Amino acid sequence: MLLKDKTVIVTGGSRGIGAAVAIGCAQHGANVVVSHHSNADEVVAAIQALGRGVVAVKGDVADPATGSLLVQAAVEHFGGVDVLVSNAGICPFHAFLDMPPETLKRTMEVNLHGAYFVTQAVANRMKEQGRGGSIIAMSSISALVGGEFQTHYTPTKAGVHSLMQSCAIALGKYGIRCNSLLPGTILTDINKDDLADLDKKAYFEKRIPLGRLGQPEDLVGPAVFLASDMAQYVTGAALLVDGGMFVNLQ
Ligand SMILES: NC(=O)C1=CN([C@@H]2O[C@H](COP(=O)(O)OP(=O)(O)OC[C@H]3O[C@@H](n4cnc5c(N)ncnc54)[C@H](OP(=O)(O)O)[C@@H]3O)[C@@H](O)[C@H]2O)C=CC1
Ligand SMILES: C[C@H](O)[C@@H]1OC(=O)[C@H](O)[C@@H]1O
Repeated sequence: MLLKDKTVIVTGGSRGIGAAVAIGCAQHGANVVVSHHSNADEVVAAIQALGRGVVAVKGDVADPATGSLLVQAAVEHFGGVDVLVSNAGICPFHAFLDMPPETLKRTMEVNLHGAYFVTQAVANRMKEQGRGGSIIAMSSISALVGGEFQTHYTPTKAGVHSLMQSCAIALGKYGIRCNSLLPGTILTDINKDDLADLDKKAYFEKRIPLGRLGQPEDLVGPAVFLASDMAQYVTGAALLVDGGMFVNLQ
């Protein structure tokens, strides 16, 4: 029980990686605030079945007010917040030369500005509580490498990684640790259409030394570790969780 009685906020906790991390944190003893944009009933039921506290909060992370609402829910239901997993994100694949300005703007606003606003709201509460905390941003292997149809997306993932580095400095004096996770290719709704291209899927599988694409559950151990006191001296770090894809040049 690495997170016994801690309160964890997970943005984008209704599906994919965020849902797995929310349930994984509950399995390790945490109460969870599940932030979502449409429906989180399944995750809420899974966490209730584990006997842990859970509350779902609907809202767009791109709205600066959402961070405060998440903190408010954590305080009202569980008395405070110990961990933030800033995970909500979108990746509407599109070519560079005719990228619609609205697609660029929305991707930046959800992935980068959203992470900024929620991190800021949570960090202010953690400072007030005076007992430190752990903030984890879901960056990506895409913070380090490019993607032909991700020119609007990869800068947001480099951005949240950089945000955690700067926040590690800004918040270290309050005992608040800030780190990022860099998943490789994980099978979720975000890339369902992209990986329907079987040649592309086979290319990824061949490139991954561990021999398979990732599952959302592959992020649970790394997230729980960074959230827990086991990582008490880890801040400003970035952990690749990609089955070895990044280092496999030839
Ligand atoms: N899958 C992958 O290969 C990789 C993913 N990542 C990152 O991991 C994170 C999670 O991705 P993944 O699980 O794959 O994606 P999914 O599409 O499966 O889930 C996305 C989650 O984000 C939520 N969300 C989307 N937009 C908003 C918004 N405006 N406000 C609040 N919540 C929102 C969704 O909520 P709702 O269900 O309510 O719509 C959903 O819970 C993203 O940041 C992504 O960039 C990083 C590297 C690889
Ligand atoms: C959505 C993509 O499949 C996924 O997103 C990332 O951040 C990874 O790099 C993959 O490209």
